[in-house]
Amino acid sequence: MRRLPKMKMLSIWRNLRRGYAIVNRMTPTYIPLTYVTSFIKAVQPLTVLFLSAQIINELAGARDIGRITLYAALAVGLSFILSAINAVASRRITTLNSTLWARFYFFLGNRYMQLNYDQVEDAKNNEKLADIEAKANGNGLGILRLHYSLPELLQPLFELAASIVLVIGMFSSASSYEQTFITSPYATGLLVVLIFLILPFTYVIKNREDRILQQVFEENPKSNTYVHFFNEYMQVKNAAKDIRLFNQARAIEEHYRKSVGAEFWYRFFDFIGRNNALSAAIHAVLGGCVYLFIGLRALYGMYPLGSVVQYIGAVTGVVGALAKLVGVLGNFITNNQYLDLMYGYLDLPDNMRKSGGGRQIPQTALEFEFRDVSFKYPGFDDYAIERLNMKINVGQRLAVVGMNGSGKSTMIKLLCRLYDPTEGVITLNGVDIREYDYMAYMGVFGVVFQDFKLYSFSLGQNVASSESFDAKLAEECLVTAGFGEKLKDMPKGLDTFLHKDFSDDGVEISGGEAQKVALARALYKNAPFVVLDEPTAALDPIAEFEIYSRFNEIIGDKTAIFVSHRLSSCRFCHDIAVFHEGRLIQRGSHDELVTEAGGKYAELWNAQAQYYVSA
Ligand SMILES: Nc1ncnc2c1ncn2[C@@H]1O[C@H](COP(=O)(O)OP(=O)(O)OP(=O)(O)O)[C@@H](O)[C@H]1O
Repeated sequence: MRRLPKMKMLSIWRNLRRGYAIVNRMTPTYIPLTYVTSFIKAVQPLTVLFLSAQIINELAGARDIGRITLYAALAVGLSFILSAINAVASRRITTLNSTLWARFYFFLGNRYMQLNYDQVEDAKNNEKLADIEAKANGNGLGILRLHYSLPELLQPLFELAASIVLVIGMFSSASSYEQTFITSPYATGLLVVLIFLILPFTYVIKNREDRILQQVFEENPKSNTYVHFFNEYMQVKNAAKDIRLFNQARAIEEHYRKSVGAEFWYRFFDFIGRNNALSAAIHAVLGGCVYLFIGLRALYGMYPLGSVVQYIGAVTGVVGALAKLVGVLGNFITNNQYLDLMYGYLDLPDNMRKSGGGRQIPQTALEFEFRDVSFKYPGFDDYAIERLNMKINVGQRLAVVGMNGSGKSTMIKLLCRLYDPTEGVITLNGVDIREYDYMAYMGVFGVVFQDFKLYSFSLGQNVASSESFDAKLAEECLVTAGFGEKLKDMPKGLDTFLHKDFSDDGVEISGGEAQKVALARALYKNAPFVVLDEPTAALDPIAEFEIYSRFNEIIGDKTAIFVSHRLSSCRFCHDIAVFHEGRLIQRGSHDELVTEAGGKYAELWNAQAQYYVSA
């Protein structure tokens, strides 16, 4: 057997401890219950075996009816009690197992929700997560392997201990017997050596199996990621249009067929089949040797008849338990790398949430300032924001305009601390925003992102982002956001579900209506700072006009930034910031900027205005 380096053993041990702590968190009570069931499953047959042996010995010897009755009663009584306990514990384990997948996905998803936003946007991390899920899903590797392996570890451990207890008598026979090689300690030694020779063989088989599995993954590294991606993509509602109109189904099918890697798996299972056959044959030969050895010893008068049954059962138990333990050990060794993969994901830094001196948000008026802020997206060489100096004053309505990719949304993400600047600082009332308590800082902003998401719960729950909500306030916000008329049509008012995922009478709303709900959600939060990134992009001209003409009423005394491509809608803002290639290049009122000859704003304004001027 190849010796494992000490460091690796240590890492396996640490990973196992951490893994089982996670198993315990995902499925509480599973571990103690598995101890109980594994103990019973291991010990119950051996107890019956032991008592049966006693009965046979009694029948072949003194034939004491009282003792025979006692053994029989014990066998039946113990079996009954142990089976009853096992049934109760197993029922609970089955329930836990049937919710295991949901718990596992929630565990991973919950971690995802805690990550720094930059970690979420990093493709590598998403790939890692897809890989973890796919390896768990398709191959039961990682944490799930630990979960399912627990009885495979505990049962043979108990079996081994109980079998050893039953086998001890073999070495100290009380009766007189013929002295031959078979009854000598040398024969016992030979049997023990034979048993221990089988173990490395079992380990080697297991190891080869795992190496081939590893090879399959290496030769087809993106297989799981592809399968995972396409599984999701095929069923995502907002991909359905593209799939149909661009006939993506055929391309997906081709990708799918290639990435599933059926030929690799064929090779793997072919190998496993042959391995299993070889392993079964070797164990059968060993079993034959055990029968022969104990049978001959009984013939030479070394063991009474009943003990033959007991010893054969016990030696077979020892061999079986050891082989299973070697298999589980092999499992743990292979599985270690998938645990590493999982821990790599779990240990991604979420330092933003934990950062900061815990400083509380000032209750006074809020004033933000970008001081020489530059930012590069992780893994990219170009600056998305470069040397930005910008103040946002209390009560201000600031419009941010600029061409696609000029850095407007990135500036918003930096302001909301979804990312930290690469260089420079952003301050709130003169203090670096990183010094504020992260969650409290998140509370400062009511935001409608360009790519906002609503979820398939009730309208009221969407607006409140919570299970329970203040109905009056939710309604007010929806009316303010221009959703009032639509609300009247909703069959169950605020309790109407969006989409049909969870409710048959759920409703579908248009993109513009969804944007209004998202705006209502930002207003419901009642945060002192409102950020609207393209808040009216999906609205019809009348709804847009309504929003802008009532903008002051909607925003009230809050500070507001809004990003827009429609320059006409910025006119009501007395302050407009123009971004270009990651820089703030102009700032002022519409009247000032539009007359700035050769300025970007005038260029954008004129380009847009010409479409509205009749020829
Ligand atoms: N997650 C990201 N990872 C890497 N680069 C990004 C990411 N998001 C944006 N960028 C890049 O940063 C630059 C600024 O993008 P940003 O989204 O801030 O522009 P924008 O002005 O909001 O554009 P639009 O008007 O199209 O919404 C672009 O060059 C874009 O390619």
